[in-house]
Amino acid sequence: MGMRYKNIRGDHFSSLRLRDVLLGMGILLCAAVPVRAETTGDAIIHADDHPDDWLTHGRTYSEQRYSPLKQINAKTIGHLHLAWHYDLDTNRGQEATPLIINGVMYTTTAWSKVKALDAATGRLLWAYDPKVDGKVGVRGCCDIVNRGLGYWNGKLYLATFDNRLIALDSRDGKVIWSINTIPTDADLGQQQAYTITGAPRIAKGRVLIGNGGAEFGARGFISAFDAETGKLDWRFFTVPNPHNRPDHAPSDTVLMTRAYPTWSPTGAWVRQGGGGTVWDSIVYDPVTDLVYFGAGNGSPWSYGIRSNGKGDNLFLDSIVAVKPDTGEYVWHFQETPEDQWDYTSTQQIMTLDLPLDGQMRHVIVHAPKNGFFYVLDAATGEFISGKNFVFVNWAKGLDPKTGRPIFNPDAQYSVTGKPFYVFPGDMGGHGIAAMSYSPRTGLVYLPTQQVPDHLKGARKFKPLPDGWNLGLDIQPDDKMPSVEEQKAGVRDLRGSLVAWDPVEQKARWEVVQKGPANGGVLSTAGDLVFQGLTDGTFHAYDAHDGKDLFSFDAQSGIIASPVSYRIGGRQYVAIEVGWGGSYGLFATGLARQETGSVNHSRVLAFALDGRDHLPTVSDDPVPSSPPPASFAPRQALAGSQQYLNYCQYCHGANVEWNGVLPDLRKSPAIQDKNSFYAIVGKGALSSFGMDGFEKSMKPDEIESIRQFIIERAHQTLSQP
Ligand SMILES: O=C(O)c1cc(C(=O)O)c2c(n1)C(=O)C(=O)c1cc(C(=O)O)[nH]c1-2
Ligand SMILES: [Ca+2]
Repeated sequence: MGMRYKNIRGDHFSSLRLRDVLLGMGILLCAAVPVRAETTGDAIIHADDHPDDWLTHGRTYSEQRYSPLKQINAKTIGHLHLAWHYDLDTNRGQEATPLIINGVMYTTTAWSKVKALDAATGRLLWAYDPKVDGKVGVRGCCDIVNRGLGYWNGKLYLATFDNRLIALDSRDGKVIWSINTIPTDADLGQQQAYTITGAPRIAKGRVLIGNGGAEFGARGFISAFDAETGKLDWRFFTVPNPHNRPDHAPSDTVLMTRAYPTWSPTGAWVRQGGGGTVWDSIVYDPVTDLVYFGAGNGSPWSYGIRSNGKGDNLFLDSIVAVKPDTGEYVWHFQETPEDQWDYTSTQQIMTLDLPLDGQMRHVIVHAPKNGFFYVLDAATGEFISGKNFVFVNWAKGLDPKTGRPIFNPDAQYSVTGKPFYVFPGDMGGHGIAAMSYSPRTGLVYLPTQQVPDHLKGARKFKPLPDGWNLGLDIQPDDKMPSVEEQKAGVRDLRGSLVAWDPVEQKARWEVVQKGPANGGVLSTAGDLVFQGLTDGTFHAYDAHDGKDLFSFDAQSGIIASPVSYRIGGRQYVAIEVGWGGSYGLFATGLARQETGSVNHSRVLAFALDGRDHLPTVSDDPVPSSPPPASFAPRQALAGSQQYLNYCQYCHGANVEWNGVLPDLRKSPAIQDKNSFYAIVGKGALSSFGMDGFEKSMKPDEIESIRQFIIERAHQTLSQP
């Protein structure tokens, strides 16, 4: 009949496939019945009609990360092998969830680069590099990662580390439009604080994206742009305007009437943005026609400094629901009032239909950093239940009616003035690793971790222009922790995969893993749960009991989340490999002595009877050049303070190698004062992500860092 329809790629194709589908359903009674062209939105809503694809970040709008494919299952798993691998050209943390559309894998890498691969073979079809200026590398809290793309009617949407939102033609990667997502004329705290690591989500023709920066001095917001033109549709700020004046945004009324009174008008937030960055989870729910997003921690962290220890500080650490068309506020639920622990609520938001008290309810399930698993009514935000899924000591529990935490007063270190060893720490009981829900088992597969934090509030707060601004007392120890102390710290580190029953609010089983910061989870109709780990292995667990059915040596820590898809009747499971992210960069020795992770970045795809092998890699490519024999101990102590202020979050605590960035102790640059200054002061390596700190530190302060590194080289490289 010559009619053409739009498929989910947005290009036209013959009516053949639709006819088959409709015939199969007994619908095509008369060939002349006009059929509505299928849009990406419809396809995502009916994602189970497209089991071969992975159309949006969490596969469906519910972000359950469950694949209905089952060729790979407990019976066939013995035949699962590597089908192909693709080496990435950035050796930094890889966190993206690939999209799979009509046999093509679209994924992103560190430095916000895009790769389009033949998803059956791993062959590169096209690549796009937004050429993010390396200088901005030092502005990110947690590595220069990117979590993936959005897709809508033939276009891909990339959010870059330097805050651009770019629409690409999915056929060839050509730029269609590109815009800056940070308004230069808004009240934002510190404009230079912003970066983007998250994946855009697209609903009803609008691209939704937030940003990070609350460790530096940002005011959080989420924006919605027209998918066709890139024009701003609306922007919702998550914390009040510092002057309590309108931003001319849909957030104005609720911020001015309800949120502003929960902040002290004279706290440091007025200059430091307040935080609440929307750096990861954004979900559109077609059932309620609402957009939910998670807001992050306070800026600065110290509640005593940020808000004079007063008020709940809305909407920090909250889930907020708004209307997709206008950004109009609908409801919010604050998980962590009075935040001083970096307890972001940005972790993955998932919607489910759960049998609760004899009726099906459409709910949100959420496992934020604060360690509690929440079940909320998706339409109203009403608190249904909450239970801690890891050990917590900042709260004694949740109020059973309201869900508000019952605080442990000792945990309020920024108010008491006394240090506190808090569980969970700032990594959270659950971090960036995706969780997954299998409707077949009714369980949420949740990657949990324990990395406690020793927090001490600062007495005075003086923000550093290029450093982290937390309001914490981070003083150098005049002695490094003893081996015993280090061991005790390591004993408190934990990571596990928990199968959580969201109805009963309890763990059904748990697989204890070697350490924290493991990758995200995929569950499948083959009753398997796939997960990559910090120790560089990739696993398939039995969805019923956690039995480890498959293990593969991926040669580098995995922090990303797997996907599954099908091409020509063959099911694949794919994962990005590449050690890094916040824990990878910072934890160094602690993380690595258990795992030995070094960054080798790749995409891996597995299938039954796969025939690929990884090449052998060497794990210490940096030649060891002996550091100079002398250093100035007093200067070295001063240097350790500068190192804590400016260097540790990327180069690692205690200057031990993190397996990602160059090992400073072995760097030729520490041999010579001038070479070191050229890099650390003037930014000779800025194109690699290492900007110069000349504006933040005086030459002798920079030299003191060099002395400190030399001291650490002597102390640690000589150890066996
Ligand atoms: O407050 C923020 O703005 C912000 C941003 C980001 C980010 O954009 O990656 C992270 C965090 N916070 C954070 O607290 C955190 O633990 C974290 C881990 C990671 C990561 O990618 O491994 N990013 C971030
Ligand atoms: Ca944060």
